[in-house]
Amino acid sequence: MAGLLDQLTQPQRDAVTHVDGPLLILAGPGSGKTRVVTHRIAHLLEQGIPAWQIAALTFTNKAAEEMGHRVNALAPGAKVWMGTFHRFCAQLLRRHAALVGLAENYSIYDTSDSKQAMKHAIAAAGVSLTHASPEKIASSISRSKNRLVTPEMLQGQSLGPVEAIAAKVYPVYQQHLLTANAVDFDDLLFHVANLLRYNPELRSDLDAKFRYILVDEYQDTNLAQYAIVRALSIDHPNLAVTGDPDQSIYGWRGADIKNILDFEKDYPSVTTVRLEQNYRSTPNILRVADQLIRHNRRRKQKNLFTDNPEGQPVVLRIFESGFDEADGIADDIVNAIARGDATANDFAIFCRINAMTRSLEHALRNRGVPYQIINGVEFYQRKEIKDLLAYLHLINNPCHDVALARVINTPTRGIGAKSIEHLRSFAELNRIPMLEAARRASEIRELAKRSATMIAKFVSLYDRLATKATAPLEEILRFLVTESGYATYLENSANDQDENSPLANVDELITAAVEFDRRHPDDGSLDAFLEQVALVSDTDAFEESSERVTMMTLHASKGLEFPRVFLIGVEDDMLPHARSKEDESQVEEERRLLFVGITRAKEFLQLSCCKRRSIRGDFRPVIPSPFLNELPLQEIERIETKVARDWFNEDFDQSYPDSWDLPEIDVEQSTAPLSVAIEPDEFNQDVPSVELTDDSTDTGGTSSVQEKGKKRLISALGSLKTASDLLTETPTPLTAYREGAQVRHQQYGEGTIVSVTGRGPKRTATIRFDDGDHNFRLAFAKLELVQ
Ligand SMILES: Nc1ncnc2c1ncn2[C@@H]1O[C@H](COP(=O)(O)OP(=O)(O)OP(=O)(O)O)[C@@H](O)[C@H]1O
Ligand SMILES: [Mg+2]
Repeated sequence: MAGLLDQLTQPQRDAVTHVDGPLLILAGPGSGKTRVVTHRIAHLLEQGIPAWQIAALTFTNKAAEEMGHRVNALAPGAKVWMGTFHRFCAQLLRRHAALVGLAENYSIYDTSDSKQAMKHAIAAAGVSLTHASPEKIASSISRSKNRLVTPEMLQGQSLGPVEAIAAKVYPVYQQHLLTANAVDFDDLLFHVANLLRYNPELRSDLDAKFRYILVDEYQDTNLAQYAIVRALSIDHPNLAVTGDPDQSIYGWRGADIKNILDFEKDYPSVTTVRLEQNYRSTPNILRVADQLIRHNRRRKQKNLFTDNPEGQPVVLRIFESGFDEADGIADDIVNAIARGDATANDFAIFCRINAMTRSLEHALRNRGVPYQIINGVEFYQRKEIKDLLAYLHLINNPCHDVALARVINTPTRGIGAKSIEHLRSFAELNRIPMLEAARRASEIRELAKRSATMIAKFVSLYDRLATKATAPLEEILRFLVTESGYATYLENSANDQDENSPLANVDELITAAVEFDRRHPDDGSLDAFLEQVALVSDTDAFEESSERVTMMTLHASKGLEFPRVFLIGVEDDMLPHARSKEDESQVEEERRLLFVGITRAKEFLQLSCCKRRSIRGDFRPVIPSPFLNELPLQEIERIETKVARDWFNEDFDQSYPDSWDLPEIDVEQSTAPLSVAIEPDEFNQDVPSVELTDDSTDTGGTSSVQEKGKKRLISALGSLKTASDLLTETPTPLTAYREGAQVRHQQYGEGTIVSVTGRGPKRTATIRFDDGDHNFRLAFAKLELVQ
């Protein structure tokens, strides 16, 4: 026992040795909250509490895994339940699916599956999209679920315009999910919270089973998560939560800091422990963090001290451009490694959005520095992987309509989009899954005979695949790849030596399957594999021991620590993000996000911003983040050229513009190739965004271009092309269309511009063709200049 408590301070020890009754550990970053959780688990085990009575809930798989290692080191072999909220709920729901109208083999829709389902639900509900985009409807429904609001509860309520539309779609969307025997991410929490709410016996059984519940990062719980842990801690209120309100960064996903602030009210008998000593960072780093967070009005001041040595000052580096920033950081890393001061895995680079890592990747690659980007979801978004997973989903759950629609004609089998729509209508009419409709294809009068035959062939392929449903995963996958004709498609790309080739990706998936079979020799099932894939999160691909520089978003960095941290792009509109600025509480959340980033650093921290940055292909001036002005600049070491210094000082004096829109691409002036950032920005789903879907390669994604920018971008390009075209295409600048210029139009043939008026998207040309004059908005017209 002594060993366990040896390396703890007195307050940490108090928290660790607290056994029964509610416990709240409220403390700042790096003060050992997570350490207390792991030691407390070990202590509970030492007290003779059976492992199966303990559940530890985290927000990322990475955190759970990390916790697993630490507990295993303290108490080898203990089978304590550790995992994310979503995984916890997925498993509970598996056992009690029938209570919410699902079957045990239900599927978890990923974000893109949910989007598809939402699209059909919106169409089926027949609502107008004039006042609400699909994204807005989806996030309104998501908010409802996170607040445990059912479709029925919305009936008869007075709602805002978007909410009123969402309220019509919500029941249709839920019905779709139910018919497909599927849930979306929000449903995992929503269904379990409701299960517990409406089934008192089950609730008390589970309360008794999970007698000791621990939640790390409690400040990020939303109402549904709160309701779940609350329901499991009524008869046995042995709930221990740790949190730091200053690190709450998931407000946009419905997290509510109130949950932590109200904990003492919910559990009046609570023991509250405050930890004030930071073990992670140098005093220099802590002072910068503290100064920044003091600017949030809605918070309680905490004191944090450290006995760590002073270390070197925090650096603020101002670069001329984003490319200089990438080169500068990569050089610093290379030099430090060459001097023997550090190894690659000491370094982390954080950014606000994923797209920002590109120039850094390039710079590191050029210098031969190994790196990893923490964005585990990406692999599973690749076309071939999504295709094969969709087959697996359908094998596991024949009601999975989104999967069926994806694979029925992949690879091509002569079943066109129209035929698929006929199947869908028939399925909707008869309230049956689409696969069932496919079995009855001969009854669908609208289907051409040939299509019906092709569909029947697909059904028999499906039945062959389904015979493998209980085989080891590797076997299912290999059988699937050959039987479905996918192998041929892959052979066509076999010459491709690229490590991202479809073939290499499929190999990687098979490797994952082999690994899964190996790890789950007894309980391995298709179900469990698909669940694991669906719940894969950002930080999963992270390997701590590897000798690599880590790049990740600020959100993904939560809970982690690194000796040396570079935080890039501390610029206005980026951090705080342009979309957060309308609302002071969102600006405070952005400030907390920066606070989280700063407090990951142990010894060295560099914040950087630059004068100009290439944003979506346009090289334009940017402004330093107003947050920089809130730091103790007098004790920060500034590294900058003179030009950069003048610019930096000047921009601080200048008042910020009224409109916080992202700077738009000036289509008229810009001669640079227009490009579109096509990474999904998974952190702000609420926001208008451009969606580019390239059907042939499925490299589509969602960019963070704002609505206005989007219109101009699209108009500049005339029409949406494939994503790869968009990345390379150089549109003719509108200014090239001058009076007297010869142009060609698809319909009217060749003509001459006789006059041009207006600016930007309104720029209009009158063109004289053989059959007379026609007016065109240049941005929209499909014109070509004739040289
Ligand atoms: N009493 C202690 N003695 C030595 N090291 C400690 C002690 N307490 C914590 N640490 C170390 O300090 C670092 C920060 O601890 P931990 O990650 O548990 O903090 P945290 O409060 O969870 O931080 P965050 O809020 O960022 O999640 C870890 O490396 C941990 O091992
Ligand atoms: Mg922690």
